[in-house]
Amino acid sequence: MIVVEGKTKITVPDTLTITKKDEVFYNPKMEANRDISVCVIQTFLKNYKREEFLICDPLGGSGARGLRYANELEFKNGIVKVVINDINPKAVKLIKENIKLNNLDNVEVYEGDANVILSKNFRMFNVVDLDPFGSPSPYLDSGIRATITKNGLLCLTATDTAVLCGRFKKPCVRKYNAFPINSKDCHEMAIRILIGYAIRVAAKYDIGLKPIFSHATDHYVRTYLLTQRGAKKADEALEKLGYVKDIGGDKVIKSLYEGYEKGFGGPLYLGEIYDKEIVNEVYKIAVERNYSEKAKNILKVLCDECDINQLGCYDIHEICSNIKKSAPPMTTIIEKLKERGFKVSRVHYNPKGIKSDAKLSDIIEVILEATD
Ligand SMILES: C[S@@+](CC[C@H](N)C(=O)[O-])C[C@H]1O[C@@H](n2cnc3c(N)ncnc32)[C@H](O)[C@@H]1O
Repeated sequence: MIVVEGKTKITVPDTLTITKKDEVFYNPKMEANRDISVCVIQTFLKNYKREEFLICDPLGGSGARGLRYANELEFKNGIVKVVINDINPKAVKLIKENIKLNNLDNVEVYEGDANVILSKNFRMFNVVDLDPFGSPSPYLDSGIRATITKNGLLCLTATDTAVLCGRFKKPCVRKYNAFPINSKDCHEMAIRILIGYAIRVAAKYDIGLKPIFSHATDHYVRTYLLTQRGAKKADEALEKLGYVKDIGGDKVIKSLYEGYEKGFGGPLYLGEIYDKEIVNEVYKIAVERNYSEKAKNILKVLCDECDINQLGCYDIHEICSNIKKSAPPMTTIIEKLKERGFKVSRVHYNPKGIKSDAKLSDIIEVILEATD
């Protein structure tokens, strides 16, 4: 069967279970993820001066992601070239068919292990996009080595959110060398654990990583990390790591260099996980291209959310349950906080969550007033 995403046609297997058992993997629910990916990478091409912009999609599946990059990225001053790879021969066959279906001449296809193709291409790609089953950790070292060291982009998807969100502790230590946090905003903490781990892996190569865009949607988290060359940049990135303890929605923070203390989660990234300008531009591109409603909805909330630099969010239902009050409408809480001069936004990953520069005590005051 043929599906259409953005401007790209993709032949996918007629029957899909969305598990590893499928002949070739394609998940229609990830369309919004791919829409956003095209828009984030598009922001890089506006001021890019060289003639060739190289992208590697080493875990390609049906090729949906890489093909969309090859077909939909607009680059007036040069060409975008995409390398797509998969270990599954049936996937490689389908990717080749999909290249023909879209009349593309800017895609190369390979069959083999992702780590092999990445390792063979040292500092080659402007963008490396790791979109595996589960955790990207097994491909991180080679992914970082295959990315250019200055203003390269490492895109990471992790679908092992149960691990990152604290349902299972041991695999989180194994895959990310970090303790998870099982809080109401664990999806943001999951993004931060993933970024924190990537920063530690990159640091040994004297590369700093700076998050420019992140989101947690459905069963996955996704982040985009800019490469910055040099030991100083790597040190600066490490300085933004630390440990966090959640106490009923409030956060206690310790720096990486203070060391671990029992009951804390981490190491994880404590800095901003978005670049505001890029988030706004990504939204603009998604609207211009009329990409999926789901992508536009995520991006719309993110535009507000990234204006507030709060670690995690306040879960209004959790706070109400702690103070034994029934939860007032979210709109009432938001209005009342704004009336008091606080910044406030909904969060894209939790319908009961808000981000604000208000303290927990201010939020409680507003809830009490609204429930009087
Ligand atoms: C989640 S799917 C990729 C989905 C795809 N990026 C998309 O957006 O539709 C993961 C893919 O990785 C492939 N894969 C698994 N292990 C691999 C390895 N070691 N090297 C290369 N490909 C691998 C699988 O065959 C599968 O097609």
